[in-house]
Amino acid sequence: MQKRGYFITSEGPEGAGKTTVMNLLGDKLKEEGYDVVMTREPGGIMISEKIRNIILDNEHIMMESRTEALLYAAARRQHLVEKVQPAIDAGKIVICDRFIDSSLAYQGFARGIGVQEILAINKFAIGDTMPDKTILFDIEPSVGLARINAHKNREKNRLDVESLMFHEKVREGYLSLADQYPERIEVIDASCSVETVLEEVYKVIKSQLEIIR
Ligand SMILES: Nc1ncnc2c1ncn2[C@@H]1O[C@H](COP(=O)(O)OP(=O)(O)O)[C@@H](O)[C@H]1O
Ligand SMILES: Cc1cn([C@H]2C[C@H](O)[C@@H](COP(=O)(O)OP(=O)(O)O)O2)c(=O)[nH]c1=O
Repeated sequence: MQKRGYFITSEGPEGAGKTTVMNLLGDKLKEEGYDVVMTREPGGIMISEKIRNIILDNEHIMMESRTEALLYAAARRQHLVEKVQPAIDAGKIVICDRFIDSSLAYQGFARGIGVQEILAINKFAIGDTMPDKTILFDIEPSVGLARINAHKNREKNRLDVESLMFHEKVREGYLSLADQYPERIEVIDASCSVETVLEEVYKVIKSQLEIIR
């Protein structure tokens, strides 16, 4: 039987560099011969991309917090069964931009719904499939938001435009999750250069892949 693959997630505030660095990591691992699937949440497949559009649409100012949490969980479920789980079962490395910790930090912590409540609906959505390793890109939210704002043509979504206080709560939520799950969540200082952050992330992931291979 083929070995189970490896499930990596990237987490952190907006503009932390998750997409930039994880794309580079994915390319590096592919060059080394690993079979890598890059994907993202909310989205990654058609149904979940449609749910993403509903959640992030700036016109939906009336969206209530629990509705938002349930939509993220629904998008997660479909993405997991259609794309993530089959790839893991086929022995691939899956790198997913955001996963359950985003819901715990944004909806559970920053929106104030409660981490346990969000954990419960997400357990219903994902069962036992937790990431093998999560890279937390830690950064002052003001620095991350400034990086995003520097790109005038990047459209801001319904979550980007939340207050700085909201984004600070998100960061606090993430750091408390890292304390709670020290084996799984690796905190990386994302304020350094792309090259330095990539080097750190590569070291962490490569050491894990060497253990399982
Ligand atoms: N380490 C870094 N230093 C400076 N700018 C960065 C760094 N990492 C990413 N950026 C830039 O910041 C912006 C947001 O990066 P991105 O990877 O999209 O972040 P995220 O996916 O975490 O929201 C992009 O314009 C990117 O080029
Ligand atoms: C997956 C997930 C994302 N989000 C938020 C985080 C982001 O603000 C937004 C996704 O937008 P996106 O543009 O993908 O953000 P980023 O580039 O920073 O990853 O959705 C949640 O609030 N809960 C979740 O469970």
